[in-house]
Amino acid sequence: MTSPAGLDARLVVRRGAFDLDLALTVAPGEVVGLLGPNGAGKSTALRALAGLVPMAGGHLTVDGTDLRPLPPERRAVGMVFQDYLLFPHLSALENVAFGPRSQGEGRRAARRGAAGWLERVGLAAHAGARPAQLSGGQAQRVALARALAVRPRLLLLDEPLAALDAHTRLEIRAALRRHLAGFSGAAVLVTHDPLDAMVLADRIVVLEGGRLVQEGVPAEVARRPRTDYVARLMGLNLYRGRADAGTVLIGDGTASIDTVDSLEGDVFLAFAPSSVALYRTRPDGSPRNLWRSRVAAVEQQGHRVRVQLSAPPFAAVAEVTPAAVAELGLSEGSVVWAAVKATETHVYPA
Ligand SMILES: Nc1ncnc2c1ncn2[C@@H]1O[C@H](COP(=O)(O)OP(=O)(O)OP(=O)(O)O)[C@@H](O)[C@H]1O
Repeated sequence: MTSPAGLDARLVVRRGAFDLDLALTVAPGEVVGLLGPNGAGKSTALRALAGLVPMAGGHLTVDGTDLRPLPPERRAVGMVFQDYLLFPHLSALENVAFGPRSQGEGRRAARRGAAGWLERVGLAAHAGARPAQLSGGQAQRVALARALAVRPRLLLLDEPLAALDAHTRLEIRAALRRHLAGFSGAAVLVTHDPLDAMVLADRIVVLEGGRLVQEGVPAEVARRPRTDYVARLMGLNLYRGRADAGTVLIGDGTASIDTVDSLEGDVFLAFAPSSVALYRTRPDGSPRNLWRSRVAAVEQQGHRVRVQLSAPPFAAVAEVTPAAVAELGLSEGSVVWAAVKATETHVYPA
């Protein structure tokens, strides 16, 4: 059987008590965003692809070449890793020329190529600078140029934007998007940030406890999360239940939520925190989904406030304005009425 173009892997890795078993294929030109909570095994997966941790089993080919027998430096893999950034004693140009040089390219050709890459990432003027003389965003762009300079068939990015401040992050995210669009190999991007994944990835793979729990195009994963982690990440309330004639029974079946959907059987039901309305007293002309709950926590997030509502009947998160929090006098322990319109719920098969 011939291996497909791009990355074709099943990564089986043991690290102490942790075990990773992840089947991962990435087509040429495709960017896969690898998401997951802390300790899910994202870095372990990237390190196995790079040859930095040994595989206990599985397979790993890129464009049909088996990478497993090759040491890291002989793999056609470009890496942008947080703990594997730039050589501090080399200039930006020398950093970028390093990979091609170690692949056997002549000194002059490697430097010429490196200058071209620095130009492409907008840093031609900083070719002679040492990493310590560069800003975080500039260093990140040099790291990207260095990774691309080896003309990799597989590009690995581990939280490439995490260390940057909000403004630089925006700028580098846009630059990274352009470079990824022009990259013809397979790319795997590890991130904690759903926005990075939405903007940069063609497909999202969610890892939890060393196993794939969900994959799909970003919009689909965001709209139809299948685990609590994904739902929280995407900022949605998520329940599993049984649908029957437009009503979904959730939890042990004592609570129910009305929907406008006609699915029957086991389903997921999701709604956005911003679609939960809160009232101090029972509202008149009540919408169909109305329940009495207690505030478990109130947390400010930017210009919005997330209000955690405790079970029973079910836990939920509402997102309201600071003005609404003041007006309703919300604090931990407050009793509130919460409402969600049936039309604001999304139901999909479990
Ligand atoms: N060198 C190591 N030796 C033994 N176990 C390790 C080692 N490095 C990581 N682990 C374990 O492997 C598991 C996965 O860690 P990994 O760093 O791959 O997760 P992650 O998804 O990248 O997490 P984070 O988002 O926190 O970086 C964790 O349980 C961790 O404790």
